[in-house]
Amino acid sequence: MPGGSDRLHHTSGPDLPAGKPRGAARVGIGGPVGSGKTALLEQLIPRFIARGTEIAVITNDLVTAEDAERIRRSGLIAPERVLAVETGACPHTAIREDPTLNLAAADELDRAYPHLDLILVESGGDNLASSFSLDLVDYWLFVIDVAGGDDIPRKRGLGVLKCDLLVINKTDLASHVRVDLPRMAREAAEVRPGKPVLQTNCATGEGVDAVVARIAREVLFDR
Ligand SMILES: Nc1nc2c(ncn2[C@@H]2O[C@H](COP(=O)(O)OP(=O)(O)OP(=O)(O)O)[C@@H](O)[C@H]2O)c(=O)[nH]1
Repeated sequence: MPGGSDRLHHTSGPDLPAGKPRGAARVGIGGPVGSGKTALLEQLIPRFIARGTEIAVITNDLVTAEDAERIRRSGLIAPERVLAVETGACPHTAIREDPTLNLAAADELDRAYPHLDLILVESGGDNLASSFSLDLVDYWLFVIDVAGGDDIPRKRGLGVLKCDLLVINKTDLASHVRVDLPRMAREAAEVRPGKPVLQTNCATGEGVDAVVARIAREVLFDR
């Protein structure tokens, strides 16, 4: 699988149930500022809960817990299942070079919820070169949006090239910002041969079921 089942590692705390020694799968959601990472989370959470997936969330913000507070207030998930990591000036450091704080938060969730299936880790908004450490996540999504311009795939940022699943969000805005969406999707597929590209409108939830299906198949093995 693209994310690599060999990446499913994690803690083996004494309180984790038998048959599930390695804790929840960890999935990263990264992407540029404002591309819709939190909006995607808000669409993913109820879908995973509806399919019986035990989930928790970690958000990364610069100096506040704004995204965590937004998710907690949303009523979509029990607030205590949402942990915030404050990353300071460098959002990518906390998900790539030194993911210590995120690893500690994920381990804390694994210990608090021994039956957890999935931890979604939202990165702080960053640039096109941001990526996740595979010490932190098993699989990661990179969210770009049409309002950022249809040349984004052609810029070949590391996030676009290397992520397990590329999501092109805000498809509803394509005509408003004069973006040729089919061409953008085609160019995205060309720069990441063999790896998936999905389109979403996180304002309405259109396309999000396919993201859930992909994560369920590649990461949860449909559990
Ligand atoms: N029209 C439209 N608006 C969207 C869509 N997805 C998100 N938005 C809006 O885009 C803005 C940014 O969305 P967020 O979910 O906060 O983006 P983010 O990537 O989490 O932002 P940062 O955490 O600041 O990097 C918000 O005003 C959302 O309502 C979409 O698919 N269509």
